[in-house]
Amino acid sequence: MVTVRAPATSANLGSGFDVFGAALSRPADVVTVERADRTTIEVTGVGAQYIPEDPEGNTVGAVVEALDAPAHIHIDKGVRPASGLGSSAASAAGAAVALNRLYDRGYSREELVPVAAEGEAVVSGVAHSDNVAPSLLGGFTISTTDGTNSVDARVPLVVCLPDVAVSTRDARRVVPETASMDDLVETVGNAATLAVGMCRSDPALVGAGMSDPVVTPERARLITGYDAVHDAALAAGATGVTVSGAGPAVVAACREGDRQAIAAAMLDAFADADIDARAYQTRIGEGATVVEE
Ligand SMILES: Nc1ncnc2c1ncn2[C@@H]1O[C@H](COP(=O)(O)OP(=O)(O)OP(=O)(O)O)[C@@H](O)[C@H]1O
Ligand SMILES: N[C@@H](CCO)C(=O)O
Repeated sequence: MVTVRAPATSANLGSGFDVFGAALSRPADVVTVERADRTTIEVTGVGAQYIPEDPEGNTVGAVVEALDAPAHIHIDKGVRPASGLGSSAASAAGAAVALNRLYDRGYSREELVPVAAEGEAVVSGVAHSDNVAPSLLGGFTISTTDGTNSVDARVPLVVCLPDVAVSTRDARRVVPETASMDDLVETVGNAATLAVGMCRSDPALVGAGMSDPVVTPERARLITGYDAVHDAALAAGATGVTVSGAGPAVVAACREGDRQAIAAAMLDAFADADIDARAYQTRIGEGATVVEE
């Protein structure tokens, strides 16, 4: 038996659509695997009732296939599905690490990125790696078709999750198919600023680089109260605010001592829009860890 804790993640970070990702120190899924002749999946925890236990519909089923590693799999969800916090990816990353260990397959964490990404194709139609990469490797990650680079960044974050669901599949439908040259130049500048900020663990640069004129404005429309939450977080000291992944979670970069005030301000702004929400005072953290074997 192997048990792995796999962290939630925040993809895109505004300017890095389908490329940037960050592992969050909390929340996390816990995945336990035991050898079996036939794969069975049991899901408990946050939002378990919305997650298929049929291997064909669960992200971990694709990982089992890719590693040829049948198992009894128990997923204890700490990351709510359809949250924008890489819920589907956390399970896939946890299963990839656990099954790789259980069957002694010998893959490196980098080699497990495309394996776990197969799970993302099951739920969103695209095998994007920007959630599975940070959940596997930890830190800040830059994923392209050539592979993933990671930086062990230390940046405090607040993530505010409203009590509504947005599926990645639906949120991908509103992504514009084209962008102007002005928007491209602005996005490249912001993405470069953010990447430098991560290398220096500098919350001011990370926040400044989160702005994105192309995808985020369209995604923000799907989140009731987004503009007020964004402005409230900045007023409370956030250095930058954007949609986390495909939403509806909203992520703010900040300095260590400002997290509590920012979390309270974001919750108040959602409450003013009649939306219940919960806030995580978190930080960029480590990747999936084996907790028992
Ligand atoms: N192990 C799993 N954990 C969570 N969701 C799963 C899992 N397997 C399948 N799903 C399905 O995936 C969908 C949630 O994934 P989706 O990509 O929409 O949200 P997310 O992972 O929270 O968001 P994001 O990728 O934007 O961070 C739900 O329909 C859920 O039923
Ligand atoms: N890059 C993906 C991440 C989904 O979490 C998207 O924004 O659609």
